[in-house]
Amino acid sequence: MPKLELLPAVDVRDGQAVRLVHGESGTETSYGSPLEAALTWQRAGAEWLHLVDLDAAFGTGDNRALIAEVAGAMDIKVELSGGIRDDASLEAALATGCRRVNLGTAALETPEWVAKVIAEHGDKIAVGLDVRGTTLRGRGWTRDGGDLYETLARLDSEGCARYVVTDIAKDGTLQGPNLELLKNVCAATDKPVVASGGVSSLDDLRAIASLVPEGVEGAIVGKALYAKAFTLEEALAAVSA
Ligand SMILES: O=C(O)c1ccccc1N[C@@H]1O[C@H](COP(=O)(O)O)[C@@H](O)[C@H]1O
Repeated sequence: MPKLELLPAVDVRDGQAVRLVHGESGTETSYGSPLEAALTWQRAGAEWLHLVDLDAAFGTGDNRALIAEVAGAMDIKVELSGGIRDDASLEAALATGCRRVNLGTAALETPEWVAKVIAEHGDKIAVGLDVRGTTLRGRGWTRDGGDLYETLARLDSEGCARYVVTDIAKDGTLQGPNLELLKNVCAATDKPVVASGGVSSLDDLRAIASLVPEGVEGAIVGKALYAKAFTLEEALAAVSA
């Protein structure tokens, strides 16, 4: 059975690595240099980095130069998110050398453009399905953007390669992942799913890993690593056992 991929997260706000609670602006805890954080995860054995420009996602500016510096310094694969909503931002994101990008708001607000870039870039494009209940949220998770399963069916029909599923109610809370949501999304699509939100323990990671046969490919880990609930080395060992 393939092992669960782990994607340690570096979310950047105002030049700092931060974690938010429920993705709400103003709840930031700062963890210093994004480059140092990313290098720490790389040294610990990560194969992927989940790198987010939160200012671009919230519409409060961007950290584009810093994000490019961090992505360029990585020897590992980078998944880049936040504010990728048009040709210029997509071009800038892909120019960092990242392995793939996540589109959030664009998938809700400019579906024709997203269908076009899926057709052009294939599995370099993933869609972030950020949900409260089964309602998608965009623009820094501040606006409703339609029904999860209707959007998923549309994106599947357009050939979207992969989904990053975040339960906003869990994100940054250390309350455990929403396994029901992950199972339901896996049942609704044949495409791989990356789980995001709520991981608090090695047991949570093992529970997500038990869903690999159903279609879960990876898990994003943020707060638990920064809060030192476990080390990345322990996490990688837990999901490869
Ligand atoms: O990761 C977060 O904590 C987060 C919080 C609030 C908004 C977005 C967040 N992250 C990721 O950003 C992209 C969405 O950006 P956009 O809508 O395409 O500009 C998505 O991957 C979110 O998971």
